[in-house]
Amino acid sequence: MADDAGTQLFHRSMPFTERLGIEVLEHGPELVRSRIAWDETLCTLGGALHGGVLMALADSTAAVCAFLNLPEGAQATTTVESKTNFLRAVRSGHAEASSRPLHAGRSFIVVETEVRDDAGKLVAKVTQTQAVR
Ligand SMILES: CC(C)(COP(=O)(O)OP(=O)(O)OC[C@H]1O[C@@H](n2cnc3c(N)ncnc32)[C@H](O)[C@@H]1OP(=O)(O)O)[C@@H](O)C(=O)NCCC(=O)NCCSC(=O)Cc1ccccc1
Repeated sequence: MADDAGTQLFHRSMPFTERLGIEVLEHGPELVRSRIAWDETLCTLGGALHGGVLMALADSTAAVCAFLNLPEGAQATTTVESKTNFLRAVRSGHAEASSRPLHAGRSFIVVETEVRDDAGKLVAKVTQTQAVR
């Protein structure tokens, strides 16, 4: 089910996500879920969703997760490190990202994101570090 408030939050704070057609399914400090529909204009040669699209999906979802875990007095985060394993190609349907906080500190927030296909198979695993600002 769509989370309209979450989708508006994504599109307002990260206009790139509206351009890509990212839709939010759920947002809260413990879990943020979003997805993107496969589209041939988002693919690399051979019809697989481009790795950069999967990274953008994961980064945006993790950014909101980090934002919802900001310590008192902080206003924003910015990604300073991101590691991705691409484990399976997405050639139809959707890619769905689930972001969870691994560590929420005063200086850094680390978020882990799993990207899965419509069959629930793991497509990518992303771990990123966000600096608290
Ligand atoms: C194929 C492989 C690389 C290796 O597979 P393994 O690790 O050895 O795992 P496993 O053997 O378990 O097979 C798993 C599934 O894969 C399938 N399969 C296996 N071998 C082949 C084969 N030779 N040919 C075809 N398919 C093959 C196999 O049928 C199986 O599916 P099934 O269970 O039968 O339904 C896999 O990890 C993969 O597709 N990763 C995603 C890559 C991707 O989409 N990257 C993004 C786009 S690139 C980009 O945009 C650049 C960029 C990046 C970043 C930023 C900017 C630009």
